[in-house]
Amino acid sequence: MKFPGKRKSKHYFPVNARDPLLHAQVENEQGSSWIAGIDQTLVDIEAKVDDEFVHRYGLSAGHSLVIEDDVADALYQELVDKQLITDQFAGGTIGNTLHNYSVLADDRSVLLGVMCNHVQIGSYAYRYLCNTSSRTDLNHLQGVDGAIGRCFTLIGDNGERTFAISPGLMNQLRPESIPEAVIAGASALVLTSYLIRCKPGEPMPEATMHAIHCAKKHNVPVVLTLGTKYVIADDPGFWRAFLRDHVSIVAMNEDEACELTGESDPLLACNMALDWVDLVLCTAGPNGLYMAGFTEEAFKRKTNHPLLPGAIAEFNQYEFSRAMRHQDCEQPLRIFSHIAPYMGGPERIRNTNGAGDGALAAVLHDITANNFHRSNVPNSSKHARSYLTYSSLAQVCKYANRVSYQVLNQHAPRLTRGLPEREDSLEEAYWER
Ligand SMILES: Nc1ncnc2c1ncn2[C@@H]1O[C@H](COP(=O)(O)OP(=O)(O)OP(=O)(O)O)[C@@H](O)[C@H]1O
Ligand SMILES: O=c1[nH]cnc2c1ncn2[C@@H]1O[C@H](CO)[C@@H](O)[C@H]1O
Repeated sequence: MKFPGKRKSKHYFPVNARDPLLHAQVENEQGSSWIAGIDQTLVDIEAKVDDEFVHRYGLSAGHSLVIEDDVADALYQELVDKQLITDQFAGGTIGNTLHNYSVLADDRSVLLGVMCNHVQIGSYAYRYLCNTSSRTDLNHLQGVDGAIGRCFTLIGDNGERTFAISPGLMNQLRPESIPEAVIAGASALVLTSYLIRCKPGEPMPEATMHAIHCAKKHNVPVVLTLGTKYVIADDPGFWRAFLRDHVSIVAMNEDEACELTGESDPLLACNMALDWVDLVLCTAGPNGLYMAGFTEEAFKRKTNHPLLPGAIAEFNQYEFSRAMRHQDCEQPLRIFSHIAPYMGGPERIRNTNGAGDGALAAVLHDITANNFHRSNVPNSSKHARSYLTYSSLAQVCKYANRVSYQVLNQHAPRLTRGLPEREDSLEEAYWER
């Protein structure tokens, strides 16, 4: 495990207390921390198109819609004929998140989903496997006799992206292919609202619910990322109840947050989401990102950043506190934080595909680092209470924001490498430039 954020290694492990038992434990604990996730295995086929193209295929801008095979074939053929395809890479919102987590943490994530039993060199399944971090454990994928999904990622003139999903067999994941032990030992189970969007009879929703059942049984936080605003707009009431009943951490952008809560102000939307979940990540494009969570009233920590105005006055007052699950607080206090885009954002943004997934990967890294540290240094004062994050809310925001920048800067949702080494101290990059 590589640690997140600004701290040097001495902050993670005591450097003076040379307890041999402790050191033995550190070595044995290799591979003891991971995150698990379920995704619809699919490859992104990215192309630049105009609005007319989007309409002609019955798509709607900004949406992620499932299309029939004949439509997919015609669409693909037109992209090929007109040489509109700019990139093809492994995708899927959870696949991206797990890959990015593994790259950042240099540690294990476990992907659950389907994969072709017979993979031909050069096929989409082959590309998927080749473009996934070697730290992402693919040993628990369920074999299928047929194709994985394709996600036509159509980038319009204004940079807006529209997804057309040709599902193949991506929704054929069965409940019995969910290994309970993998979820029981995970620091988090990561899911997307897309998993519930299936044709009647497809087993994916049932597999997802089974995984949630396992996570709850073992007190593993369930993380849900909200797909697109249209998925939520279809039935906001369903998603609110889903969050309340099953989810501990929600990740969304401000549009999804608005559909979910009816609040267009991300801060108020975050605050409402805290009625249902323990921790909220809300990205807001050029306005940066917000996080909201709970901490123990008696152990709140005041920020030394300027206090921010907003719909909740001085909302960032306690952003130096570490987040806790609501159930673990005796007297829960709501805490909020906001950060503007790192360095004002990259000079040129081709599209923002995957920037939010990147931010979530950073949050997961911080949470898993906390578990890793707890299992290695259980007596540390850092674990006097059951914290969810290793770092303060403000620090997690900083890290998430930095990772989004990296994704935007490389114009692809999957990180090709971790953050630059000289930024191991994230602080330096912030203050010295
Ligand atoms: N135009 C921009 N300028 C500067 N930073 C940006 C811009 N757009 C996005 N970002 C950065 O990327 C982060 C995530 O962006 P955004 O809210 O667009 O994610 P998203 O819509 O969830 O993306 P996806 O669903 O594709 O993963 C923001 O919090 C911000 O840090
Ligand atoms: O229906 C879907 N299921 C799973 N992932 C999807 C779906 N639609 C789009 N994406 C994925 O979202 C990522 C950007 O956040 C893209 O890489 C795309 O593959």
